[in-house]
Amino acid sequence: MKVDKEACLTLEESKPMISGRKDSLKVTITPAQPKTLTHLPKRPPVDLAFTDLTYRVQEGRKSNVKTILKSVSGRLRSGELTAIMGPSGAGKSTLLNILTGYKTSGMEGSITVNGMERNLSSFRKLSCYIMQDNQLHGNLTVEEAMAVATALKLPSATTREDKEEVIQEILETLGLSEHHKTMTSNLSGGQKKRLSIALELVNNPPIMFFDEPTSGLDSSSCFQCISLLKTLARGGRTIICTIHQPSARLFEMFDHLYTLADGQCVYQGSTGRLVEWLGSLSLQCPSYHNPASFVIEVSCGEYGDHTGKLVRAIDNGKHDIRTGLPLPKMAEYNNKKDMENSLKNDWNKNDASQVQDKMDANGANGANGANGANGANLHNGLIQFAANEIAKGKGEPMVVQVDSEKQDNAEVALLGAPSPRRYATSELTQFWVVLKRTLLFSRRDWTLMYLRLFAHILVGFLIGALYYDIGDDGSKVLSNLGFLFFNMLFLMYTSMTITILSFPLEMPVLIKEHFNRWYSLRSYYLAITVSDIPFQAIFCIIYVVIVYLLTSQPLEWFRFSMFLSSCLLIAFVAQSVGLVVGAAMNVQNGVFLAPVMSVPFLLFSGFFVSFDAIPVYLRWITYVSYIRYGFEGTALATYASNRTKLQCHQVYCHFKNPETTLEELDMINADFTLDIAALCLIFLILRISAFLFLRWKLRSTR
Ligand SMILES: Nc1ncnc2c1ncn2[C@@H]1O[C@H](COP(=O)(O)OP(=O)(O)OP(=O)(O)O)[C@@H](O)[C@H]1O
Repeated sequence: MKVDKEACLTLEESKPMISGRKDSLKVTITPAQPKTLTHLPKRPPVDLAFTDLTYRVQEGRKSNVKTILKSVSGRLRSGELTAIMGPSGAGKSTLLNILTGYKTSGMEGSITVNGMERNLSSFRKLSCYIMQDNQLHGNLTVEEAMAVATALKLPSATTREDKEEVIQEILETLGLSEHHKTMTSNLSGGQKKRLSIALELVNNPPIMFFDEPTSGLDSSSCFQCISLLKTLARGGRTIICTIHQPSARLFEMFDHLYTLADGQCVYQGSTGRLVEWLGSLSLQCPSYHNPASFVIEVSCGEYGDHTGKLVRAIDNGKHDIRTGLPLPKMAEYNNKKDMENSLKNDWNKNDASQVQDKMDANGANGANGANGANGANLHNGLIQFAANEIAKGKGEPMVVQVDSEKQDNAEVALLGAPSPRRYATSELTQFWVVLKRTLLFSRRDWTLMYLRLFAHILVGFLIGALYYDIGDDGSKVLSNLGFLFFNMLFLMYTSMTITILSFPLEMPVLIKEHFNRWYSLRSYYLAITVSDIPFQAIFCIIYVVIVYLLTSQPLEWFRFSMFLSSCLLIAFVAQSVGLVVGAAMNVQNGVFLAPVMSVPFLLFSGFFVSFDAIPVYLRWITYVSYIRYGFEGTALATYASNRTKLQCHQVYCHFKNPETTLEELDMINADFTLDIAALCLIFLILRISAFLFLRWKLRSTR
C-alpha cells in the first residue's frame, strides 16, 4: 500500500484511537487532508453558459463570409473539469477564444455568467486564459516570476508576508517549490505549464481556460497536468480546456465533455456517459476502444456521415447528458419549446443538487475549507455577487453580505465587493513593477549591454583617431562636417536597431499578461520605453565625450552641452523610430524597412545638399528629417555663437571664419532652440505613434 507522508502523519496522530484488545487490534485511519490553497483570495463559483453562438469571419477581399461556429449552445459548470474536443479545424480554439472574451467581433448569440448576461469587463476579472505556448520570461527565476505576478495581481494593500505565503502555498501545491530558484528557461515542459498555471492562480480566478494544456508533454506530464486541473476544478473552479485526443486514462479524468465537429456540437455531457449515448444512436464503441478516439473518429466521418444526426440528437449543445438523469429522447418532445423547457428543468434540478454539493464540500471555491454551515451564506453571496456584476455594468453601487468570520478576512473583499477598478493595482505600481522586471532582464542579459558599451567606446576611439585634432583647424572644416554627420549616422543606427525588436520579442507575453489583466498597456508601454533611456543616454555620453575631446572641438561648456543635447535627442528619436517600426510591423519587414526608411532623412539632413539647392517640392522632407535638426544642432554648437576664427596653417583657408561655414550650409539664420524643440516634438509624436500602433496590433491579433 502506498502511504504518503501526510497520511503517515495522520496515522501517528490517530494512535490513541487504536483500541488495544488482546484478541483484535482495531486501527482507525483518518484520511489526510488533501493539500489546499488556503491563502488565496476567496472567489465565488461561476457557471458559464452560451446559447446559439455563431461566429463568422470575413475571408479574402471579396466579402466571403465563413461560418466557423454554427449556433452552438452549452453549459460549463463550476467544480467541473471540462474538455472541449473535436477533430482538427472543428472550431475548438475559436470557441475557447470566444468564451474567454479574447475574440468578440463577428460573434452572435448569448453568453451568460451565473444566469446573467456576461459583462465582459467583469468577466475578465474573474477568468484567466492560459494559452498554448507557455508565454514566460526566460530570464526570471520561478520565485521572481511569482513575485511579479503577486505584485501585479494582488491588491497593493496585501502585505509582503501575505504575498509570500500565497507564493509558497501555490508553489508547494503545484510541486514547484523545489525549483523556486530555477530560471524559467531551464524548466521542463511540464514545469513550465505548471508555472503558467501558478502565475494565474495568484488571484484565484474562478474560471480558468486552457488551450491545449497537454501539448508537447509526455504521457506522465500530461497525467500530472490534467490531475492538477482536476484538483483546481475540485476546488470549485470552472476549468475549461481544449484537448486533441486524450488517452483513455486522461479522458476518464474529465468530468464534462463538449465535442465539436464542423463548428457544431456533437456531444455535451459527462465523459462517463459518452459511450452509452453514442450507443443509443446506434454508434457502438468497440470494446477496448478509447471513447475519446471513437467520438473523434465518428465526428471525422470515419463511420459514415453521422454529424447531422449527432447534432440534432444533442440539439447542437442544448442537451446535456448528465450522470443520473435519463438520456434525452427527441421523440418525447412535441416541439422545440417543450424540449427547451424540459432541458431547463433538468439543468435546474441538476444545479440545485450540485450547488448544495459544492457548498457542502467547498464553500466558495472550496479550497479554503469552508464548511457546509456557511453554505447558505455562500449561496447568498453568489446571488449577490451575480447581481453586483450586473449592477457594476450599470455603474450602480454594490452591497455585499458576507458572514462575520469572512469579514475579518481582508482577502474576502475580492469575493464580496469586486473592485470597480480594471486592475488590481494602480498604474503607477504596474509601471514600477514592469520597469523593475525589465531592468532585471537587462542586468541578467549583460551581453547586449557590454556589446553596446564596447561598440560606443570602440567607434568613439576610431572616429577620434580618424578625425584627430581637426576641430580647430580652418583647413579641415569639411572633414569636421563629415565628422558631425557621421555622429548622427552612428547614433541613429545604434539606437534604432536595439529597439526594433523590443515589442516583437515581448509580444506573446504582452498578449497573455495584458489579456489576463496584469497591467494596462499604458503602464507597460511607459515602463518598456523608459527602461532603455538611461542606458542609451550613458552610452551616448561616453561616445560624445571621447569624440569631442579627441577631435578637439571647442572646449566651452555651453558648446559641449549644445553638442551633447543634439546627440542625445537624435539617439532618443531614433530609439522611438525603432519602437514605431517594431510596434507596427513584423520582425522581417521591420529589420528591412527601418534602415531603408532612414535614407531620405539622411539625404535631406543638410550635409549632402544645402537647403537652397533642394527642389522646392522636396523641401518638406527636410522639415521631417530629424537628422537635419541633429546635424544643424551640432553644427551650430561648433560654429555659431560668435566662435573665434579657426587656426589656419595654409596660405588660404576658406572656412577660417566659422560664419562662412554656416553660410555655406544655409544655417546662418538657424536657431538652436528650434532644432531642439523640433527634435522634442518628433520624439513625442513618435512615442505616441508607437503606443497607438502597439494598441492596434494587440487588438488586431484578437
Ligand atoms: N480568421 C480566420 N479566417 C479564416 N478562417 C479561420 C479563421 N480563424 C479560424 N478559421 C478556420 O476556422 C476553423 C476552426 O479553427 P480552430 O482554430 O478553431 O480549429 P481547432 O478545432 O482549434 O483546430 P486545431 O485542433 O487544429 O487547432 C478552421 O477551419 C480554421 O481554418
